[in-house]
Amino acid sequence: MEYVLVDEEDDCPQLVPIPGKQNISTEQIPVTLITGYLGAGKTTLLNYILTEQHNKRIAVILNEFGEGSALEKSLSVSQAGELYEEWLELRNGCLCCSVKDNGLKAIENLMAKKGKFDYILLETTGLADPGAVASMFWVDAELGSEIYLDGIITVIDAKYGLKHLMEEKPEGLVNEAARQIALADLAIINKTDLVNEEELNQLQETVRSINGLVKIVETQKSRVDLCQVLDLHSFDSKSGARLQEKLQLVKTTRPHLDKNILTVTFEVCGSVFEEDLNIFIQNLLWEKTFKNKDGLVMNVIRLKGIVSLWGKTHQVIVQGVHELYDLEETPQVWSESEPRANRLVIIGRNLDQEVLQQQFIATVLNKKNRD
Ligand SMILES: Nc1nc2c(ncn2[C@@H]2O[C@H](COP(=O)(O)OP(=O)(O)OP(=O)(O)O)[C@@H](O)[C@H]2O)c(=O)[nH]1
Ligand SMILES: [Zn+2]
Repeated sequence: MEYVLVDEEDDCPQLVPIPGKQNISTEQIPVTLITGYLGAGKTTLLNYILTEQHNKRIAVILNEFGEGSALEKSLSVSQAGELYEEWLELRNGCLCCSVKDNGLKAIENLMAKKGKFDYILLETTGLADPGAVASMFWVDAELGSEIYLDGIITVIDAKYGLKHLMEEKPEGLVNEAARQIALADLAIINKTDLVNEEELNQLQETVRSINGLVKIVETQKSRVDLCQVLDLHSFDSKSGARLQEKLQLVKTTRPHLDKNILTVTFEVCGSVFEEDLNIFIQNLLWEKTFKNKDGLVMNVIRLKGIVSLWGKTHQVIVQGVHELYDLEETPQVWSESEPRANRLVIIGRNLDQEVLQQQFIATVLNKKNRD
C-alpha cells in the first residue's frame, strides 16, 4: 500500500491511501530518469543509448526547458538503430510541472497513436530535483498508468563534480548536485579522461559518502554497458532477493563535506506491526520529529529497506523518496532458519544512526505485549 501526504486547504495534512493499487504487469513500460549537473554528459548518454544496438524501441524525452514557454517537447524515438523525432505537446513547456496531468498523458496518447515503446528515458534539467519527477511517475504507476519508474541515473562530471558538491548553499537549502547523488540508483562518473587517479578516487569516495547504496561506474563519453543502466527495478519488489544482499553490505557513512548528506543504516531483529512502522516512517518523513545530536531536523531524500511484518510470511520492501513511501510484499518468504529482522537504509541530511535506531526501537519494537 502506498501513502501520499495530501495538503488540505486548512493546511492539515491527511493520510490518504491510494486506492486500487495495481500490480506491475509485464505490460507496463519502464521509465528511467537521467539526472546530473549541467554539462555532466546526460545528453551524451542518451545519444549513446539510442545508437547502441538493442532490440528495444526507446523513447527519449529531453526536459531542457528554458525561460520561454515552448509548447512542444522534442521526443526522439529509436527503433532498430533508426532515429526519428516526435513532438510532445506540453501545456506550459515544463515537463516536471506538467508531467503529472499532461506530460504522462501526452506520452500515453503518443503510444496510442504510434504503438508502444519498450522503454522511456527522461533527461531532467541540470538543476531540477529528480525526486519531484520520480515521485510523480511513482504515484502514477500505482494508479494504473502504463508507465512505471525503473530507476534514477545520475551522471557526474569527473572534473567538476567535486566542485559542484562543495558549493555552499544558503542555510536550509540542499546542494542540488548532492541531492542528485543521494537519489541515484546508478552513478556514472563521466569524463574520466580529464582527471588522474587520485582525483577520481577522491570523487568516488565523496559519492560513496553521500549514498552508501548507489552503484558507481566510470565512463568516457558516457559509454556504459546498457544492462547496467536499463531494467534496474529500483522501485519495485522485483529486485527483492538482490536487494536484501545489497542492504547487508551498506555501511553508515561519514559526511565528507560538512553539514552534508550521508547514508545511515541499521538492523533491528524481530517483527514489527505495520501500523507502528507507519508511525515511525511518518514521524521521520512527514512530521519531521527526529533531530540529530546538534538539534538539527533530519531530512530524508531516499529510504530503502526490508522489514519483517507481523502476520506476513513474505519479506516486505520499504521504499521512500522525499515524503512519499511505499510498503510492498516481495516474492521472498522468510525461511524458518533465518532470524527475522528489519534493515533500513536512509539517505538524507542531518541523519544520526544512533538516534534513528533508538527511535525505531522505541516506536516499533517495544509493543509486543499490548492488547
Ligand atoms: N572530455 C570529455 N568530454 C565529454 C565526455 N562526455 C561528454 N563530453 C562533452 O561534455 C559536454 C556536455 O555534454 P552533454 O552530454 O551535453 O551534457 P549534459 O549533461 O546533457 O548537459 P546539459 O544538458 O547542458 O546539462 C559536451 O561537449 C560533450 O561532448 C567525456 O567523457 N570526456
Ligand atoms: Zn543535456
